[in-house]
Amino acid sequence: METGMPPFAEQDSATHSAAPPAGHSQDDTLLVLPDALAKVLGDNRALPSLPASVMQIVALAESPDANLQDFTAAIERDPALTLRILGLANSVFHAYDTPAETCQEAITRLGIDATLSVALGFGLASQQQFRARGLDLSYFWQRALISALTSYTLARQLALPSPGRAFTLGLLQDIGMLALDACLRRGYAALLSSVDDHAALSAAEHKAWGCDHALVGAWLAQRWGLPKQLVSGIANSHLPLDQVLIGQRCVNAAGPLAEAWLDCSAADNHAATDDMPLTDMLRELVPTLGIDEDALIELLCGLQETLPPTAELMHISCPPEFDATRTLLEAKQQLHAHHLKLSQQLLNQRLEIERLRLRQADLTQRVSHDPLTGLFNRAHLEALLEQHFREALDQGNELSLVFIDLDYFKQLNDQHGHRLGDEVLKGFAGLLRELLSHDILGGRYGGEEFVLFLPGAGAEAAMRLAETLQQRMASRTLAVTVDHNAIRVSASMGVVSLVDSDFVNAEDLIQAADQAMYIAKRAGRGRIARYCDGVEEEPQQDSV
Ligand SMILES: Nc1nc2c(ncn2[C@@H]2O[C@H](COP(=O)(O)OP(=O)(O)OP(=O)(O)O)[C@@H](O)[C@H]2O)c(=O)[nH]1
Repeated sequence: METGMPPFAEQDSATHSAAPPAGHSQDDTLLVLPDALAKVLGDNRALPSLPASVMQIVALAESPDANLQDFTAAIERDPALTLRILGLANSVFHAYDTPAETCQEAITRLGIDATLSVALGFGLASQQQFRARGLDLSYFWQRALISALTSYTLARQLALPSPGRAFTLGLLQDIGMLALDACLRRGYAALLSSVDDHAALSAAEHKAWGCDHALVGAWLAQRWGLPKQLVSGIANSHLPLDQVLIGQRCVNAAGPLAEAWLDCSAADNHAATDDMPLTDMLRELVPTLGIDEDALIELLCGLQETLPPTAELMHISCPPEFDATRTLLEAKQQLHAHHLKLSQQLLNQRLEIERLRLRQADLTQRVSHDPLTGLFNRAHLEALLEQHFREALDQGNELSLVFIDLDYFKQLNDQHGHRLGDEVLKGFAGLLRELLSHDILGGRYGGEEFVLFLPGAGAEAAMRLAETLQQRMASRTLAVTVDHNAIRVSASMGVVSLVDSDFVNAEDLIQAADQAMYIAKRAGRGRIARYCDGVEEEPQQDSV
């Protein structure tokens, strides 16, 4: 029966066979401590050690020649460990029909990797040899156990291949703290009392000795001869989640989760608090681990059941009970509230971006367009014309231009008012817009003056365009007076082509067209005149 709990239930023979051969040197991955620490830790006799029986099991786990009988013999030499292994194999986590009666049966059920986990955990946690200086050993092992269970459960949830190893790494990831505490004594005690949490501890260790307890733990694990995967797993156990692979991520997430769990337990038992350390952890883990919020909370709720029996098996005092289900539900509610806030912020940001986009579009429009008519303004027209002027010169293309000036506009304003004058300008702009295309560009030059230009086309095309415009003006009402009189206006136009003279720039071209336009004015208005080679042509007489 699957209980969801057992770090010891898998038959992870792959891990065993993948272990390096006995005596295999791990020199290629030899971990080196910073000088200051190496001097103090070196061969310090105070360093934590493993019981001989556990050392033998570790050695067997590293040996490709070891068989089940070898493991059984090694474990049976330690009656307390044998009892633990039998107890575990027959616990609620391994609901077989018949109980395991021999050590060999128990190991077969647990698997080698899980047996090693039990041996290491039991061997370390149950030892009384560690005389802590500044460490709260009870808290240390509680954290380690919760971390081991969480790491294991996460690995199971993600269907990773070695949840047993995740358990062992969760348990051993802070083993370096034991070494530092034993060897540095007061120095480490002072450092421990100066920090508030685990992350701050790692940072302080780095500052003081050039590395944190994760590296010290890995160094220690290497001295004990633990499998290479365990050594590197411990070394990497404090790296940020986004810097490690998913298997390691379960381990690295488990430590802070265990700390948050114990914080909640302490808060629940000592003082009411609104502080919810688990909420922050969940918020970080949900996207990083790829486990959805509900599954993660359910998984953590399961800890409530698995923690007490596992603590008993490992001889670790159980953390004070607290209403974890309620705490996790509150954390979930806080998380939802946080999501809502984030969604609102996101919405506000989108609205703000849209507002800025519209404002930007509006500013861009204002920079290049005339506000009354919506046509290109003078500055933009000049820039555009200059660009086409250069291109036409460079590529030997034609370019022609029509300068348009509405006739008697002052008179119109004086007679009907400035507002009607504006209406006429807008009406004329509408008429002009009908003529604009990819090949015909134009806009308002200023006041009652407008410009059209034709890239790639000569004076004949420009003349035809001016005539079309003139015809349409003759038949189009541009505005209506208050007493319903239709207003039509005429315009005087000057036409120029790039080939008409040696023009130096676009401004020259406009001036030439302007001059031609004045010829048309002087000839009686409502006419079109061409500028030709500096010689002003006689205006046509047939204009409207
Ligand atoms: N309503 C209105 N009038 C404008 C605007 N811009 C310029 N004007 C007027 O246009 C008139 C141009 O007058 P003039 O330069 O004397 O030219 P005109 O009266 O058209 O005479 P000719 O060009 O010689 O036919 C002025 O009275 C300006 O005030 C505008 O945006 N709206």
